[in-house]
Amino acid sequence: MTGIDNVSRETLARLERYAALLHKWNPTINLVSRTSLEGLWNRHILDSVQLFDLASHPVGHWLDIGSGGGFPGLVIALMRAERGSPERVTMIESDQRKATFLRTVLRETEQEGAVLSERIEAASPQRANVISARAVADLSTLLEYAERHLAPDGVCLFPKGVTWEKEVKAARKTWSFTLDERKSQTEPGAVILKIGDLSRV
Ligand SMILES: C[S@@+](CC[C@H](N)C(=O)[O-])C[C@H]1O[C@@H](n2cnc3c(N)ncnc32)[C@H](O)[C@@H]1O
Repeated sequence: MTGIDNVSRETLARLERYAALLHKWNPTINLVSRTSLEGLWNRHILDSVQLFDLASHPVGHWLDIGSGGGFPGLVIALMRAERGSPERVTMIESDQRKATFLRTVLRETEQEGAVLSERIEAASPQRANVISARAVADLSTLLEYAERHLAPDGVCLFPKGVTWEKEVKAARKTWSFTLDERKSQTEPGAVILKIGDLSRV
């Protein structure tokens, strides 16, 4: 049982292919921790699907920073064909081996997406309508990253754990933004921060 009931059979088949490749590659490049691999569908895949559902579709360009083994960027790219949105997905992942894994899954599932294997600080401006980043950095750092890559009306979707209020308070010292926090469906106490109208204080 995957616990995911709001996607088509085709999307589910792609996600299952992705899960199989993750199991195959994980012992070599450690894409996710061995313990969390046991809860792959709920802990990682469903967690990424809920981000997809929180965006206001149709989305033009979706940028995922620090995609690692593909959460949430690759899940977004695999859901794209079914929903017709986002128009395009870019994943930025500085680890070359992980970037190769992301490209391999896109190829094997015959899906489109760009994978940039460089640091976000070095990437050319992406003009993204949605920026996501999961388990990459604290909120203030993520906003620094986002500033250069967000389209004027763009929003950020950042999953955060129980310390999210502290991170928001710290970020408000430098940044002005609108905030809509949604309870995570997969982790008690965790939230997804939807951030818009980003500017410096
Ligand atoms: C803890 S992992 C999380 C991966 C994935 N987002 C997830 O939730 O499973 C953080 C990933 O971000 C990448 N990363 C960290 N800082 C980065 C940066 N400045 N630019 C690009 N990638 C970065 C790391 O290589 C690593 O794969």
